[in-house]
Amino acid sequence: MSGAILSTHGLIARYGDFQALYGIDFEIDAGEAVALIGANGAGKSTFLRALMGLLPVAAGMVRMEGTPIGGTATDRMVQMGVAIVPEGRRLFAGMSVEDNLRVAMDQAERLGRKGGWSLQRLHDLFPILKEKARTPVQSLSGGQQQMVSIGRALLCQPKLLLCDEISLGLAPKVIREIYAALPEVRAQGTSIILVEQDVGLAKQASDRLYCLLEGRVTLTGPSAEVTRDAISQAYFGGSHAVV
Ligand SMILES: Nc1ncnc2c1ncn2[C@@H]1O[C@H](COP(=O)(O)OP(=O)(O)OP(=O)(O)O)[C@@H](O)[C@H]1O
Repeated sequence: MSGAILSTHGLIARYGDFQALYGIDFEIDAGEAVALIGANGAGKSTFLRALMGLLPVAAGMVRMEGTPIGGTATDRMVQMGVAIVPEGRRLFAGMSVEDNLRVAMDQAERLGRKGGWSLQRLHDLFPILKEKARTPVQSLSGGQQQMVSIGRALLCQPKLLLCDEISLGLAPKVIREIYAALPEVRAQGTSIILVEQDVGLAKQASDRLYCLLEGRVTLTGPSAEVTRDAISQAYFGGSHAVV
């Protein structure tokens, strides 16, 4: 019996006739950070969408603490403790930072989710969110918007946080600031699945990684142990270098 907080078993996902995932076996334990790497179009976002109930998936293909939950509606996934920081952030434009965060707090309350994250706690993690509390989110920098997006997910009090390319398009200094917050999230006992294009960052921030290529897992192992060569092979299915 696996002690995984979440696992997938031969997970298949399709967009109409197009098959994007071909039987993904995956697991993540409580408090673990697992990175998902792979080239554009490998299926990383699709994998997160399938977990989040945004694509039709057979129940037994996804298990949460052993219970089949594949295809469960997104709201119910949030209720069970899974939250996503989506690619492109998808904040509520026209609303302030604090109002964006309050939407998540209201959602958590409505769904009966309790946990250690509060506005105060979030302000300790990302002080700029306090300074900019009244600012409309569209006036923030990309990095600040990403902090709001992460904050919104954390205020859903997740046991498992799904992060879809949270470094995309951000300056190195801002990326460091955002990634520096992840150990604090894990210290709460929250597991993290990290979809990340930057292989170095993915390795640093995770305990284990999976590499996807054209909808299949081509490599998995402890992040500190997988070599650049192995990643290169898995990433491209050939002998390209990863820089
Ligand atoms: N809504 C959609 N309809 C049809 N095909 C899609 C859709 N979204 C993604 N795909 C296809 O599914 C495959 C996997 O895409 P996905 O977005 O999961 O890849 P990814 O690894 O997250 O890459 P990226 O870094 O570009 O987001 C690709 O071939 C993509 O073209």
